[in-house]
Amino acid sequence: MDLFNESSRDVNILPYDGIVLYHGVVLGQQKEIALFDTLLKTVPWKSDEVMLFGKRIITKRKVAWYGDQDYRYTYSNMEKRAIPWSKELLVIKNLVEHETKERFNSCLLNLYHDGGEGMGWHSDDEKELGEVNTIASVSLGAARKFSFKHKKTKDTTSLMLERGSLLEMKGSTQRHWLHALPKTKKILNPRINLTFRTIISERSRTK
Ligand SMILES: O=C(O)CCC(=O)C(=O)O
Ligand SMILES: [Fe+2]
Repeated sequence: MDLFNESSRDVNILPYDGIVLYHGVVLGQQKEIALFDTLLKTVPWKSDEVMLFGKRIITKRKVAWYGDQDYRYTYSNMEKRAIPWSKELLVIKNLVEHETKERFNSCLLNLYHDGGEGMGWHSDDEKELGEVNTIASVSLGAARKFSFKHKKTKDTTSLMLERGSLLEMKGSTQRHWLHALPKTKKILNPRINLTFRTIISERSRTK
């Protein structure tokens, strides 16, 4: 029995005020390569539109948003609509739900063409998600560094998101911590990230 691997698997990488579990690589190499190629070719990738200091910015990073229903979702002050799950996404969703023992009804996909594209500090605490939520993040393609920064203490912690890996952010993580995918000149290959989320329905929304 490999005690180190067993015990290091579900360790919370945040020191306080939230739970972030790195499940490591959950997709075999062949599967990961096949899924990356298929998603790159078949997802209707579109540039993201974000509001930054009151200005509308069109990103080089591409996005797509999938879900159970025709969900509307506000992200960075822009309304998005979900498209129905594809076969490949349902395969990944089932795996993620099995690993995390959670259920998800939507997924935001991000395509970073190289290390020159990233995502700035933010937390995923929009009212459609709730402040206390679980987000499961699957990484395909190039391995990239991922960082957390506490909103008050400014403590930071980082880890590498390997190809085929799964990261779970849960509890009060989004309330207390920001996260970011820093840009880097060292990475020349593309990466696809999938964040599985649970959108709270209009009726069960509390605020
Ligand atoms: O690309 C990543 O690893 C993270 C993406 C992210 O934080 C988001 O979509 O909210
Ligand atoms: Fe995020």
